[in-house]
Amino acid sequence: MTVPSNSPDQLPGLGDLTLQMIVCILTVGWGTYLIWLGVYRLYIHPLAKVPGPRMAAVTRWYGLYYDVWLGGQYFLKVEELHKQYGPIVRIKPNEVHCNDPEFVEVLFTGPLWKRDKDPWLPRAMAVPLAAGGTISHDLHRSRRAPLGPYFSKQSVRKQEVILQDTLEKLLRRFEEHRNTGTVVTLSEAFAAAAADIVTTFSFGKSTNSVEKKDFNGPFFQAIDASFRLSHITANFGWVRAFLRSPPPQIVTWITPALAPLFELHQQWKSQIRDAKAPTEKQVTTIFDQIMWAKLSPLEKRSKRLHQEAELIFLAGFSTTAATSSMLTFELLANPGKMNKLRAELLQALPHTDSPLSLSELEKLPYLSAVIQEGIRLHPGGALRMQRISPDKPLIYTDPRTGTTTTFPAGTSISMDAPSINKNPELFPNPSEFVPERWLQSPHLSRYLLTFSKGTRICLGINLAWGMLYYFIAGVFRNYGPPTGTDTSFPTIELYETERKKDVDTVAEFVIPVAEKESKGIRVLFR
Ligand code: HEM
Repeated sequence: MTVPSNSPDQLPGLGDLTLQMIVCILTVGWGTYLIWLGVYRLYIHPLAKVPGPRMAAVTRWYGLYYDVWLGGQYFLKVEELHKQYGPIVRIKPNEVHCNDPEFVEVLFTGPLWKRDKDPWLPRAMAVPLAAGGTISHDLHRSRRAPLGPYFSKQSVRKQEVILQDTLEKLLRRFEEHRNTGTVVTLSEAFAAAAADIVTTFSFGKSTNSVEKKDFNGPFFQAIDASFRLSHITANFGWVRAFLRSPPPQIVTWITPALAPLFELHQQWKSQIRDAKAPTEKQVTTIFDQIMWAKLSPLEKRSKRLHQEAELIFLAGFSTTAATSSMLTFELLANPGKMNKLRAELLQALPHTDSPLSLSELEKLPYLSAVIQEGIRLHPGGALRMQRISPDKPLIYTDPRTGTTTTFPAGTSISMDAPSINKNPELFPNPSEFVPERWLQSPHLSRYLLTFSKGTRICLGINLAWGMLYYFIAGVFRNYGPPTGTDTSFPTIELYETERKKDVDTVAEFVIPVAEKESKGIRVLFR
């Protein structure tokens, strides 16, 4: 019996398909999926009605173009988009950016409301096991709990001698430069001092960067350069895996400046081993703190403790150095304000060689206002901070139109310090350095996003404030503006440093970055 030509038995099997046919079927299938995804994101997605460019709603490649291809430029584009679309803009298929300060307390809340983190930052910094890289609200709470008391205000006060010793060394180095007439790159000097303080405070051992000939400058430059990879590593996991794969010996052979980082890793390795052995200790570290906590053995594994240390180290010095050096620039660029600060410092603390104390410094109103204005104008972290309410929708009401938008649970909503801190309604002439605004309106600090807010507020905020008090008071108690004829006190002045080239942020790579040609904020002591 013959089989009819259209019988199912004669239909071609998969094995009969040619390569061209397979490629064609896959292309059509993939194309159809992409078209469906685009249509879904534009018209059906819960954020479909949130204003913003259609390309940003359809694909994350829109933002990627600005951040990866153009290099840390999406923050400028987002600023422009707000001018066009208003206080909320859909900047990625599942991310809405908000620049309304009244929303700060809704998004960055206390422990009563859950806030997950978007995977963006953990991927960018490659530390998903550290508290600061933890996505889930509950897991973050348990990881952060043992570290909170270690970084409390009382704990910083108890270890204030670390600040005193480091400042003394830093001022000694400034004197050496004064005697030789050599230029100091302030961002590197402050990075060295902050790194020494953070490592002594957290791991009981200093990197001794302040005492190194060049303030360990090449190391800090190499770390800053690694921040420039943050958008790439956040978006392409394989790059991160690739960069992490070579052994430290090969990495230091390619980039010798990174050697101190691997020395720190070795130190952490043995300290973690020590922390796991219950012996008498002279110095406690963050590792002991974690080992003593009621956490599961999985939470105490070495790899996690390593990442915790790495994040604390990386988060602690670039940020503090950026704010301290830019704040010093503002004072040097505004001699009237510098003199006012010096007058307050010299009246309260006339003996320039006596050690400083936080309890005294915090009582000085103008110094406190200067620092507050410094962290407003120059937040050391320029990143977009995403928060996700995993279980409840969040409601936003536009104050200008009264329009209400409901963001469903799971929406990633971001805000950032540079845009909130420069809100012109809260801070008139927002780009100007006006410490006096804090004397008149101290309550405005509730809007400042420099250290983030709520459950995920910067862990090192008390130490950061301590360092800023010490660095600024230490420098300006000892050095005044050049006066020409009066040689009764040593002076500090800017050296080939311009606001546009060396201070203004032109790119965001988690930290704020100045023009490529910049050699940093440089000063001469005389
Ligand atoms: C001026 C200096 C500093 C600034 C502007 C700053 C800023 C910030 C910001 C904005 C965040 C939140 C990031 C996010 O939400 O994704 C953060 C988190 C964090 N910071 Fe800082 N920081 C500074 C100094 C420090 C210091 C000195 C340390 C440690 C010694 C530190 C350790 C951390 C850690 C561990 C986190 C993660 C906290 C968590 O998620 O629970 N920071 N910081």
